[in-house]
Amino acid sequence: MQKGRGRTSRIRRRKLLRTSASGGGTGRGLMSKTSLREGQMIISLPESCLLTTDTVIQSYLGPYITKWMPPPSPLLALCTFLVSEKHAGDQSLWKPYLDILPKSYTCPVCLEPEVVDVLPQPLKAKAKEQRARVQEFFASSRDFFSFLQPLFVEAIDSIFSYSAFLWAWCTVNTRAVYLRPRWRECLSAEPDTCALAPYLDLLNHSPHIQVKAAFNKETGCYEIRAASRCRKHEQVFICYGPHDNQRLLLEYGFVSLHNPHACVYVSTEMLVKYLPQTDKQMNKKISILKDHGFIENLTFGWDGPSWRLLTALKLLCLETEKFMCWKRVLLGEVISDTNEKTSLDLAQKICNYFIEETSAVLQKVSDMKKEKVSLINQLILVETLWMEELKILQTSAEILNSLQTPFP
Ligand SMILES: C[S@@+](CC[C@H](N)C(=O)[O-])C[C@H]1O[C@@H](n2cnc3c(N)ncnc32)[C@H](O)[C@@H]1O
Repeated sequence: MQKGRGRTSRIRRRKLLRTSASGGGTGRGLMSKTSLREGQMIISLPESCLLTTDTVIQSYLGPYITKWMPPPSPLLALCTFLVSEKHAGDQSLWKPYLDILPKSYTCPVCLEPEVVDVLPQPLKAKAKEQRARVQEFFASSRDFFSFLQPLFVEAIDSIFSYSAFLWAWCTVNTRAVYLRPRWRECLSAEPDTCALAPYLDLLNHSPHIQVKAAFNKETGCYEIRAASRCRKHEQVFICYGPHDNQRLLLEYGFVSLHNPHACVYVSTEMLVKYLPQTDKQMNKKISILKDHGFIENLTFGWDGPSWRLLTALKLLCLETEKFMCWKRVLLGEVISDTNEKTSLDLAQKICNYFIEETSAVLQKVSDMKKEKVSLINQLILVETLWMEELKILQTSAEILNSLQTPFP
């Protein structure tokens, strides 16, 4: 899709993509009307069609933003513009775009607290953090909203309500594309990297796809090129990043089935849950793990326990007389058959514990679905996440079984 070269090329371009409502649970997406070659342009959106902080500063909000001290953040400028334009309804130049934006979102900040409570632990903590951050962001922006009152006939609180603000925040968070950082004197120093890209933001995520997406300074367009072939009448996907499912749910409000990056996180408490309390070197072992960055991002994945998880377990299982070998453990060396066997046994125990815990939560979610029908969509989302985690754990348990075979 090169830039305009007459009517024929414009018609051809118009034919390339079509909005489609997908049955695959991805919401609306874009379908290719022709087959796409590797490297072919999928979308090229001129800068003038992007909604950036420049759009906001050049609008009726500009003088208010320039006068407000301390300067509003780029994110506040974008959210304010979205709320204000949505309120303008038919009067808004952005109405065609605003009309196709989702009416509600499923990021954890929008989930009911009882649904957040049944999220996996690491995600639950991040979801609560996200909610607190957005609430604080809203509370600290209210004086700025009041300052905008002269622009509106209605009371400012009725326009810039928490629900309107939350909608705008989720719109930016789930749909913005990345632009290289720009600096504006009238905005705070936080990185100004978000742009809303109408229609381009209808592209759904697939972890299996690679695309080239970036702003092209030479053409002045935000461009997306296919990195692999796409057949005619298939949905065109892009990849939002190599994110695991907890991150996809946190940032975008969905879970990807068969996601190769999906994993189950193992906390420090779980690491030590089955270890003998009598090990006098335990505290020392844990500080070694902390000092060498082996206490976080320990996971089970589709390939079984990660190398980092197994290494951490090997160090924790190190026999007293072999303690001085700890550096070799972190380098991946085999210290003894006993150490190999006890660490695999421990991994299996942790995995089995997770399988039981996951099955119990799935039962609880299934009961909640019957009792709280109004929360059904939120609960299905959480259930999908747990079901994917269960599949990963079951696969890991099988892999661990086969790894344990050489050690009877
Ligand atoms: C940039 S928008 C894509 C267009 C969106 N489907 C729509 O109807 O407007 C990103 C949102 O699409 C949805 N989405 C994207 N990829 C998905 C996928 N693989 N599975 C489920 N939902 C997906 C999520 O709600 C996400 O927050």
